[in-house]
Amino acid sequence: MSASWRSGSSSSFASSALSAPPSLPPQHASPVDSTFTPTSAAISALTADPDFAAICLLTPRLSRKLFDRTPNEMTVYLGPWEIVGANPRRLLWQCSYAGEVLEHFLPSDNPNELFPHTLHAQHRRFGDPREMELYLSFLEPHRIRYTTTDGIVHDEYIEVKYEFTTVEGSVQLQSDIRRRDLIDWFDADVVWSDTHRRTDNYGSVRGLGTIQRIKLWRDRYSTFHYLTFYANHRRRWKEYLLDDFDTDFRQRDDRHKRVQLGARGARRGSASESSQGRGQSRERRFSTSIFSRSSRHNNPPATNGNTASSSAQGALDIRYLGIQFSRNANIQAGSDDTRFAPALLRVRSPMTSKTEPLYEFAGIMKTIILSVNAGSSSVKLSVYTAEQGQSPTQIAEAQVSGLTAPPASLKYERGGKTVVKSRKVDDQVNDQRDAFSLILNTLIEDHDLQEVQAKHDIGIICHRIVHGGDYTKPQLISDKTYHHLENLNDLAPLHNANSLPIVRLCVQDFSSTRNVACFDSQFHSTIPEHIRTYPINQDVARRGRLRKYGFHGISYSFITRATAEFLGKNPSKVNIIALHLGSGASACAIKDGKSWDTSMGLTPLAGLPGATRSGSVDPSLVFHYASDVGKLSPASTKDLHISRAEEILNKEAGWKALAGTTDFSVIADADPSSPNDDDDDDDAKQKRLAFDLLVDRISGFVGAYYVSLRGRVDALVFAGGIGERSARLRAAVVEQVGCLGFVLDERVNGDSPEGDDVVVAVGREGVAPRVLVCQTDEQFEMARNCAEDAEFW
Ligand SMILES: Nc1ncnc2c1ncn2[C@@H]1O[C@H](COP(=O)(O)OP(=O)(O)O)[C@@H](O)[C@H]1O
Ligand SMILES: CC(=O)OP(=O)(O)O
Ligand SMILES: [Mg+2]
Repeated sequence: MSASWRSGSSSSFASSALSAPPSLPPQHASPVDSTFTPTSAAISALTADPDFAAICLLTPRLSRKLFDRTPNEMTVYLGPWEIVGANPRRLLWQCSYAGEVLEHFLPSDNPNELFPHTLHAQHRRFGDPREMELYLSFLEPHRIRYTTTDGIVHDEYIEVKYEFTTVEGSVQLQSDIRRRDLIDWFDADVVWSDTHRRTDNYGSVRGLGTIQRIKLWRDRYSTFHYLTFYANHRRRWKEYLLDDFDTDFRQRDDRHKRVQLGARGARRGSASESSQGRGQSRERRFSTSIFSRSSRHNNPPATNGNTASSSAQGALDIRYLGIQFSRNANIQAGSDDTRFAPALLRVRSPMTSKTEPLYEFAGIMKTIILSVNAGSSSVKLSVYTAEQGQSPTQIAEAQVSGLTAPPASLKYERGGKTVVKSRKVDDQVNDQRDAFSLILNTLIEDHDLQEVQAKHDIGIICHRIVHGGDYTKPQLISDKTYHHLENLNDLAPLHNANSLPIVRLCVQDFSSTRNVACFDSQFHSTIPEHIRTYPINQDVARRGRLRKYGFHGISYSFITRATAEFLGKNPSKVNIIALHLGSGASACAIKDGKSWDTSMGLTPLAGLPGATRSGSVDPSLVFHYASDVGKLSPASTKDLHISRAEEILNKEAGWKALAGTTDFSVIADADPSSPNDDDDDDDAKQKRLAFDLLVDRISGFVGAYYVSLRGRVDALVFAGGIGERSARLRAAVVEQVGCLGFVLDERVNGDSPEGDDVVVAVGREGVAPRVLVCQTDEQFEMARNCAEDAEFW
């Protein structure tokens, strides 16, 4: 049977498609695109045109499924449609010949339950994304009855796929069968929510829906707007009423290509939240918006809408919906053609091509970030509220310190106020992981910390990982990165082993949270080759990845920015000698804002001595120490594979070995000039020795780095627990390096900085180079890194 043209104007069908522009070039008599359905397409519809009745085309190849039990393959042209009846509702297509009718039985009488499906533009990379609407399908089988004057030729459930000649026709049909006008669409790579992670545990993209064409509808009888997409992992359609999302407007930055809708009603099944009224929605976590109607469409939604709101299935079963848009290779950077690039977020109507945006995406992605800093003697944890791309705001901080100098104690502050001053927690805490769990429970149990009432309130946890090997930027933790980090344990067994159990706990227990690893070593990836190379066999070095890595980099990164700001210089122009002096201590030469050299090396053992670390010693010292130091330590476990030598130099040395304490304030505050008896005298001498030794080693690095930076040094910066709090140590160091031009102001140096000033000058005014104290904040630096990187949202 061959196709023929037929005048639609004589049709008795009340086709709304007749309003489409009257042009149907002859080439449309052939299939629009025969590559559309590689498998089992049934119907290709070249839609209605007022002058020529639309044609329905069943090409031999495409029609096979429909007619595979008939001897005759045929081409059928579809004409205008009308929707008739109830129970069942039918889409009635007029065909080319008198008596020829195609009936598409709609599976539901409720128009809102019908979801016409269009593929994502990526499915046809080189086509026009708008033209994807020409190909329409339904994801479940529908009954199709095809009747000619010979009677019923076909009556079966099949996968229905239409092909249209015009996008307008397709849009019209979709709108008619849903009784909601399709007003726009957005190609998204991933749609996720607080209950559906964007990636699975293996780092594969998963989410609620992937590679989706999200459609935006306006109810015909109200001004309600809906968003639909197919949740492909659940095999269900989702429809959300836009008004269930907050409507704060904020112009998004186009670069981010992501939006997050914050649900403003209560999450279903959550008793504590369902008691909150809508009026309180502004205070809610994730109170974000995405859609805002532009000025042409800003009439408020009708409150007397009929079925609209009730039909928005599952609107409140989530707290937020995140949408990550596709990059569209067809759009040139700087182009203002936003029609087909939802990623660019100012979306003009693809149908009308109006110059004014029909809808604009807007929204602030807000979340809670937890920053975990597991150091050698403490676990510090800070809580932030964060907006994507903005500096985070701290709302609470807690720390368990004294892990190497019991009793361990807990300190907790919320909103700048002390909640727990110093509580002994020895009975609950043995290691960094216990300390983390204790802090987390403290946060969750604090009812006044409203932002963190449960684990799922936390969007991102960033973990300080001391050794990051060759990583030069923070990493989202997937199974793959986690195993990679485990392998790095060999390079820094004593450090990474403290953080990884916390990471593991978070990955297991926080199903809706993204875990990010921030590395102490990443800041030092800029150290030049001649400085980072060890003079050993280079094949062995390469194979074993044996080189200087450097640590405390998160702190140095913070110090660099804070110092540059204090000095009023561009961060990429500052030269600093920075000292991070805590339980682990290091020095860093920062040239043009980048790490040039640092005192720690392959592991954090090299360089300065620390609370329990020797710092650099003659490497052959270990062979003289004892005969069995090369063997595994009794403390060695499956996770912590350390030799006795490593254990001695890392855990039994430093000022603990010299002065019997890991608390440097005891050493710095000891006064050797007033001993009470001989024992005290000895003790004081040992403390003095520890103090002098540290001052000497620090001064050595300052001198070396001063030369390495060719004397172009803007400031000497003290940071870390000791650097920030021990005026005595600062005075002694600056005195020893005074020949380089550093001069202290004794009066200012006496008041260790506390409070809001991140950087304070303790050097004499007017003297260059400056001497500064920086209250470094590794947790903030990590949170900032995560907040700014769209990848982690
Ligand atoms: N007032 C003080 N004077 C000297 N040292 C101090 C003072 N207060 C704290 N410290 C020392 O700071 C060190 C902890 O520094 P910090 O950077 O917080 O540690 P961590 O290495 O665990 O991150 C401890 O050795 C502690 O004794
Ligand atoms: C790298 C290092 O020594 O870290 P910390 O000072 O936190 O122990
Ligand atoms: Mg530290």
